[in-house]
Amino acid sequence: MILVLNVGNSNIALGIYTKDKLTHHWRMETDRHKTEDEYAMQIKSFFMHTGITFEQIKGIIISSVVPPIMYVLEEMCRKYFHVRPHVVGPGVKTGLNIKYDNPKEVGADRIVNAVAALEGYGGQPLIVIDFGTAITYCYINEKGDYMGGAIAPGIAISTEALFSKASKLPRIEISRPSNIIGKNTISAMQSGVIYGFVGQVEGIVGRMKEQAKEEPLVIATGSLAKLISSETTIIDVVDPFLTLKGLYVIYKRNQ
Ligand SMILES: Nc1ncnc2c1ncn2[C@@H]1O[C@H](COP(=O)(O)OP(=O)(O)O)[C@@H](O)[C@H]1O
Ligand SMILES: CC(C)(COP(=O)(O)O)[C@@H](O)C(=O)NCCC(=O)O
Ligand SMILES: [K+]
Repeated sequence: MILVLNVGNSNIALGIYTKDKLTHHWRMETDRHKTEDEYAMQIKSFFMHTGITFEQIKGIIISSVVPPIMYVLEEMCRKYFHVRPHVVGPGVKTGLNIKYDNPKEVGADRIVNAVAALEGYGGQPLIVIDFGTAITYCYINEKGDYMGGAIAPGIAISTEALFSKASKLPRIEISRPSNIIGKNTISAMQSGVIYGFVGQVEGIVGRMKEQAKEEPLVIATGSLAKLISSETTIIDVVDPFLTLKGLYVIYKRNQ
């Protein structure tokens, strides 16, 4: 069994691959103050729930956009799994040709998503959208080059900013309102948030298509991908496990 972990700014997604199949997956909060022991016990409780033991894990791969917690996670791998993890970054083969001014600057999650998208949907231009703490858009051309993209504030942090900066606005559930023309504060905010981000996706993807003069396949991932894609036809595929899939592809390339 191979353990794959993607450390996002809000959550850590983890999964187990058994014989090339994602057999288990969980999410836990990214806590910059947790110790290696605390992370190990959290993972142990997920494992116990499904009857898996640490000894069954033969390899680990991690991608992270939160450098301060990497020491703790690597320490956890050594102490509890007796495994030296692969960490997506310099020295790890991804097979991706990155056309960024400084390739080292691209977030590891974006690289992993691009690898998974190429593996699953390659041979055509692709746009990958990840709805996480931030919303990332990545353009991959037909040859499989990573061309760059866009980074926007995420849905949850934007909504949180609205609530915290406007005295009369409440904290709301991020869900689709019954009407675009809201008749009360909550549905008006939901309308602004949901259709605002739907408009962003259509605007950014539309402009990328225009500039590239191509019709790429648009793949979305991240916790709020389904909600946004249900409101627009511009997203072709929702793949909730894109990042975990990409991690496993990279793990295999580094065997
Ligand atoms: N179903 C949901 N409804 C509302 N907010 C959500 C939902 N799922 C996740 N979030 C929030 O969306 C944000 C991004 O989460 P996540 O996709 O895990 O991002 P990251 O990969 O950056 O850690 C977080 O603030 C999280 O609390
Ligand atoms: C853009 C991000 C903050 C997204 O992170 P996430 O929403 O998954 O927590 C992350 O990919 C990152 O820190 N990237 C580095 C800058 C770049 O990709 O250009
Ligand atoms: K992410």
